[in-house]
Amino acid sequence: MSERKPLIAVPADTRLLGHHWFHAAGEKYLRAVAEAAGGLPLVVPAMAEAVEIDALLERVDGLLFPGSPSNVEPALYGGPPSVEGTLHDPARDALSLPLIRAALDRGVPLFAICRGLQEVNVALGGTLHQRVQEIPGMQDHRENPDLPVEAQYGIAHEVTLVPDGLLDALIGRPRIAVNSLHWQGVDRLAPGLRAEARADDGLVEAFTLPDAPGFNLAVQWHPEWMVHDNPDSVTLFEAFGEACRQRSRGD
Ligand SMILES: N[C@@H](CCC(=O)NCCCC(=O)O)C(=O)O
Repeated sequence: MSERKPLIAVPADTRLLGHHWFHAAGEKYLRAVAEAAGGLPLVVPAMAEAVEIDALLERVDGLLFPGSPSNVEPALYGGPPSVEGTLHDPARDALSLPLIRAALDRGVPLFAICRGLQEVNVALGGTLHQRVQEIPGMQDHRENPDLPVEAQYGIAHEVTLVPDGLLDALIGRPRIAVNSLHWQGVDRLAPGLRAEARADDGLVEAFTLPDAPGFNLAVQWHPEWMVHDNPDSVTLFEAFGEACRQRSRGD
């Protein structure tokens, strides 16, 4: 009998379409979960009042926190209010932050990407820069919205992996090239998190919570984009998928 695919939850963004709210997750994340991690993706609505976290974590084998154009609400990390016009998603914040804390506590495998990384840092007590590109000495980590989408998600800069960390063990090279599509970034890293990669301007580009009982990794770049074309991205999704399979088997 073939092995059951691990069930991997992907928390949704909320979007107002016409008069109604929709709960949606980007297809590139769901495809990477299905095709590179080997999981069965399950989009979870951003309805904190309806999603019972304990019941969800009993049923799923892993969680992928995806990127999003929206920003984490700064009040959640004691930051100044966002500039007018900033896109927020309070419903996603309300589900994701407690879900991240519970998943890490229980050892449910977790992979977080871009906004997902920012959520993990905030969920554990860290803070964010709201506009990295305006900080003297920092690079511009944003995409150019005037370029075709393939160029926006193309390689933008390199990051240096922290020796002897999880990423270093998975990738086995000191530097890798990544894409970059974000305004925000880690300011103060939350207690317990260990930086796993940094950009040349010092920005934390990946981290893990080493004392958590299960696989967990957060990256600021987008390994889900054309995942099969980048061996490093495949490596990350396969490692996450294997951790989810082990949980599904009860190893
Ligand atoms: N809004 C935050 C997070 C950036 C992010 O997650 N971008 C993803 C864009 C859409 C996608 O590819 O899913 C920031 O600007 O830092």
